[in-house]
Amino acid sequence: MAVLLRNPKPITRTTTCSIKPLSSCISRSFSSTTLNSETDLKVPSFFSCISPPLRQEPKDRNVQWVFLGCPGVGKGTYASRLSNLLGIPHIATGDLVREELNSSGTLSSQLKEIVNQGKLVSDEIIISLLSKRLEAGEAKGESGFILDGFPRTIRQAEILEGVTDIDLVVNLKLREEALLAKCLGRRICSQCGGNYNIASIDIKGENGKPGIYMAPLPAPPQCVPNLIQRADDTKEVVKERLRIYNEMSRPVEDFYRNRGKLLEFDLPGGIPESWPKLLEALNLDHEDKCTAAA
Ligand SMILES: Nc1ncnc2c1ncn2[C@@H]1O[C@H](COP(=O)(O)OP(=O)(O)O)[C@@H](O)[C@H]1O
Repeated sequence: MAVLLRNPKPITRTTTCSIKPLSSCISRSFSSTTLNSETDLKVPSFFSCISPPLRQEPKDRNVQWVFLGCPGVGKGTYASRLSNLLGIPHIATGDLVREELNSSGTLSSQLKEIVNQGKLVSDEIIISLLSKRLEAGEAKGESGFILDGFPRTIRQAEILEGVTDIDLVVNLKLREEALLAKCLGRRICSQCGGNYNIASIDIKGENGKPGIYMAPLPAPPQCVPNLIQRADDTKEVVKERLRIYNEMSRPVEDFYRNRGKLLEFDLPGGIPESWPKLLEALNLDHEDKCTAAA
């Protein structure tokens, strides 16, 4: 499987280069005076200014991309496909939150309550979880990432912008009617973590808007007995997550639009139609473009 990056700017790197201690940069940029006393989290207090050498030049590191989009739009699906294609980690803050929530850590019950109400976890907690993940990646030699679900507030975006020069922000878009159905149809294999969807979406075009068809994404037979639904994928909670996205995360789109980093991508349908078009929009040439979409 070969991937060719055609566009020299902003998508230029495929090789792993030297390590940038981004995790510590993020923690450093986080003033201890902002700590939420309700949490028992200790965000590192070494928040001196980020020293310029830590801002590695894009040419010396792997790509650093962000995926934005409403719940259910498919950020995880496409970010994870690109991560496999480009050989860079896909870091989903939702996954980090769920890992913590399922652990026996002190934050677990607090996180469960917040997530199951469809609310956002505090910036402090998210930054701390993300910093830990980046730190672990740096120790393994990672220098790039595709972030999914972060940043979700202007403050998170400012912190990230303060410590690294994000190359590209992909804003995935899908008609609102499809989002709820996609969340409600989502199924996860509790054994392998695979994501599937039982929803069959067929929305007719109207008022100049094109129709959209998205076939179900069935689980393979070995996963069927292990399929589970996320506790926050209920109708009520998804509606709240969509409301919060519009209130808190929509402004993040403008934040990146104003900086010329936003690539808007309207999903034309399911994975078979969308994946090759996304690769095209990203100026990525992939010889298995068609088969990869299956
Ligand atoms: N960057 C973030 N800031 C605050 N909370 C977050 C963030 N990322 C994830 N979460 C929490 O984890 C939950 C699940 O996130 P995610 O899997 O990305 O869901 P979604 O399908 O809504 O995009 C969110 O509803 C929120 O409670």
